[in-house]
Amino acid sequence: MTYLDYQATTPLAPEALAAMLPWLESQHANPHSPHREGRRAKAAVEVARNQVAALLPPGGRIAFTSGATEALNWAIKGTTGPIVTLATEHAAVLDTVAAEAARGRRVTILPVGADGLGGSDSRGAGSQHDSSPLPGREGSGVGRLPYDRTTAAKAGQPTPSPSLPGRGEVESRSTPVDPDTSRAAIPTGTGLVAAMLVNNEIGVIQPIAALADATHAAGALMLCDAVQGYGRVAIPSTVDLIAISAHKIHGPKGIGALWIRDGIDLAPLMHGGGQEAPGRSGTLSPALCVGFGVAAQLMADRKDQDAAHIDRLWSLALDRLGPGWTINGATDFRYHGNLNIRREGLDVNRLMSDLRDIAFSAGSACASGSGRSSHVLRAIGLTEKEARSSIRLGFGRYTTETELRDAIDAIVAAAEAQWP
Ligand SMILES: Cc1ncc(COP(=O)(O)O)c(C=O)c1O
Repeated sequence: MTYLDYQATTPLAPEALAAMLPWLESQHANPHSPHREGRRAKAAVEVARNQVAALLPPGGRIAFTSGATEALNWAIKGTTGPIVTLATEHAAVLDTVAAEAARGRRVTILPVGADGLGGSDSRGAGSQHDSSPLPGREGSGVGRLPYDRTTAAKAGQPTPSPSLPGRGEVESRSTPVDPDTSRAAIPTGTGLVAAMLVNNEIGVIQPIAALADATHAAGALMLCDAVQGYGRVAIPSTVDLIAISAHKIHGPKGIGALWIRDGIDLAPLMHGGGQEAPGRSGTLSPALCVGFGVAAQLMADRKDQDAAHIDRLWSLALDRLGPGWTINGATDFRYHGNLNIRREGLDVNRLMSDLRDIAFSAGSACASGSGRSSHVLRAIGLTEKEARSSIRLGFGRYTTETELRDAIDAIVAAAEAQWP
C-alpha cells in the first residue's frame, strides 16, 4: 500500500510512539492528581506543552484539546461579535460559524481567487459568495482578502518559490489588493476573523500576516487554523488564536491545542474541572500529550530535511505527470506536500477502484464519501465536472521517491486508459 493522503492524517513517528508507550503500559496516574505519580505525569505534560509551544509565537499559552476541531469551536464560540471567514475554510470553521449564525451572530464568508488566495483575480469568487448556503448569514461580503506579496515577505511569510517547471499545466495567478479593499472586507466592529494558514485541500498558503493587519485595523481578533502549516510554514506572530492538531504532524490522533495570546479571555467551551486553566475541562492523556510533544520536537529538528525531501517529491511528481493535468490552486504560494490536480473527463471513482493499493483522496477527507464535490474546488471557480475530475496526492517525511514515482506512473497509466 502506498499512502498518499498526508493531509487527512500522517503516519505516527516511531519516536512519538516510543515516548507514548510507557504512559499507556505502566504509568497510569491522573496528571491532575496531587500525589507523586500524578505530579510525574503532570511534569511530562508540561514538557510536551513546551515542545508544542516552541513552534508557536511567544506571548501566549496553549491549552490542549481533543483536536483542532475542538480548538476551532472553542475559539469561535468563545469570542463575540461578527465573524468574517473564507469560503475555503475547513468544515470545523464553516459549520461552526454556521451554528453561530443560526444563533443570531453576524457571519460573512469571503470569496477567494481562482488560485485559492484572498485578493486574487478570480473566475469563481463572486458566484461562490452569492451561492454560499450558510444559514442565517448576513453581511455583504464585499471585497477580498488583503494580499500583497511584499507585506507577506516582510512579515516573515514563506518566500514564494517560482512556478515549478514540471509538465503539469499551471493555471493560477494572484494580484495585490489595495488597503481600501481590505478594510471593506473586514469592517470595523468585526469580532473575529478566521483564516487557514495552509489549505488542507489545495495546499495554498494564505497571506495571514497581511490579513492579521487588516483584522486588527478593524478591531477584531485573528484566528488562524494552522493545522496543515504548523511546523512547516511560519505562523505570523501577530495572530491572536491558533488551532493545531497532533495527527497532522506525525503525532497521535485525538489531541490538538489552542494557542491563546496573553490577555485574551475566551468563554469556555467545555465546563467541568477546569484542568486546562483557564477555560478547558477534561482529564488530559499524558500519552497523547507526550506523543504530540515529541512529534512537535521532531518537526523542529527535521524542518530543513523534511522540507528538502518534500520539495524533491513535488518536483518528481510534476515531472512524471505528463500532459493533460492541471494543478488546482496557486503553485507559487503553496505547501509542496499537497498536490491537487485534475484531468479533463477523469472518472475519479473508477481511478480509485482501479488503484486500490494507493491511498489518495478525491477531495478533503471529511468531504469524501459525502457525494458532494469539494467546496474548496468550487470556491476557486471549478465547475462541478472539473471538481469531480480532481484528485489530491499528499506526501511527506515517510514517502519514498520510488513509491511516489511508481504511484504517479500507475495513476497516469490508469487515467490514460480511461481517456487516452
Ligand atoms: C485545515 C484543518 N483544520 C481542522 C482540521 C480538524 O482537525 P482535527 O482532526 O484535529 O479535529 C483538519 C483536519 O482534517 C484540517 O485539515
